[in-house]
Amino acid sequence: MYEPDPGSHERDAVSPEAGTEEQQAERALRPRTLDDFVGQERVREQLSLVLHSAQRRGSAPDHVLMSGPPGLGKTTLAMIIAGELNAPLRITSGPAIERSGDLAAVLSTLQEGEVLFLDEIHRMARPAEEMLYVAMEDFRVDVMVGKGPGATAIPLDIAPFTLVGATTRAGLLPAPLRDRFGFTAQMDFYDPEELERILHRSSGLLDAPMDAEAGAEIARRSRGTPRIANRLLRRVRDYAEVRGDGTLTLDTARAALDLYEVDASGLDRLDRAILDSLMTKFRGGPVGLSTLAVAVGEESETVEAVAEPFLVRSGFLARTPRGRVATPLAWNHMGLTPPPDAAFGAGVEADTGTGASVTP
Ligand SMILES: Nc1ncnc2c1ncn2[C@@H]1O[C@H](COP(=O)(O)OP(=O)(O)OP(=O)(O)O)[C@@H](O)[C@H]1O
Ligand SMILES: [Mg+2]
Repeated sequence: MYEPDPGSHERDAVSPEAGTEEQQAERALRPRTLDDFVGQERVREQLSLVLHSAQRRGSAPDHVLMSGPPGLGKTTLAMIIAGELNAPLRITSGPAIERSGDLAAVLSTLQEGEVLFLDEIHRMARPAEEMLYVAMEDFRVDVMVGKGPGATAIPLDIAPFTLVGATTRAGLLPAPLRDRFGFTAQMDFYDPEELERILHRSSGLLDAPMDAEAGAEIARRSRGTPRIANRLLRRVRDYAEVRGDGTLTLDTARAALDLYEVDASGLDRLDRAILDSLMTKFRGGPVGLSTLAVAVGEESETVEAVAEPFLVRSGFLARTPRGRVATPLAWNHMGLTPPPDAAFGAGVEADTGTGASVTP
């Protein structure tokens, strides 16, 4: 039986975000070169061209924007870019830039050719955004001196640099900012075979021998996300060390992941509770979001923002104008038989991934 944990929507095992401790663990597993970076073939090839042609010309490459969901390798790629260029890397983030002065301080101290990584770029303060446009285009910042009507802008040249921006919400970037990036890398979820390769690489680095079946099993449960794959790998490794001989086998992988309630398709307790309610209490839907949320004892926002994106993306849940509907795949996955008149999401609206559309 699903019991919500009041006050905490932590979903340790399958959350795409990294906790503070996890960031430490991740550092050790980060690939350092483009060759070590698994998957995202198109992005890798395009990026490699951008970087190496700039190197040939002896100039700083175009600014690069990386967009995509959490845990897919944006920070990793930013570091690889600096590494491939053999350039120093400066790291800051949108929330750290509250005033344009914060940005001016960073920009005016960049060295020639330096890579500036601006994480969560969509969260930067508006006035700083405008300063950034000019810096990106003309390698110049206008420093404001004085206040009010007497204020003057003093132009200051800065060293040519390469901006690498990362965002999980490209849609929130103002068009003039987006347009100033010469190259946008759109990161996609990984397929299980790519995740397996990542897992084998990580198991080597962690000195935790893993057989092929275990790798495939962990990959299947990782929701297309390298961060989740590496996290599940560490959980299975812990299990294998304490309950086994340290080798990661299919059995240890299954036992460990069952213990952490990550099922064969990567669904966790909340995901399963939602599907279960939808099927057993509402005949598979359609049912409104808020009704469904009450049925599982969670806030609507949690259901919508935390659980639904993956359920929809993997085809377990459909969002229709009349409410949420369990798909045949979901009935099958939960081992339940749909009633003969089940709706099955007829007239399903295509999910645009914006999460903004239907919330009856
Ligand atoms: N293509 C890849 N090959 C190997 N490992 C990867 C790859 N992509 C990501 N990883 C691993 O996944 C973890 C998370 O990646 P990263 O921190 O780069 O994600 P992110 O996109 O920046 O996430 P966020 O949006 O939360 O900042 C890292 O530890 C990294 O080692
Ligand atoms: Mg990151």
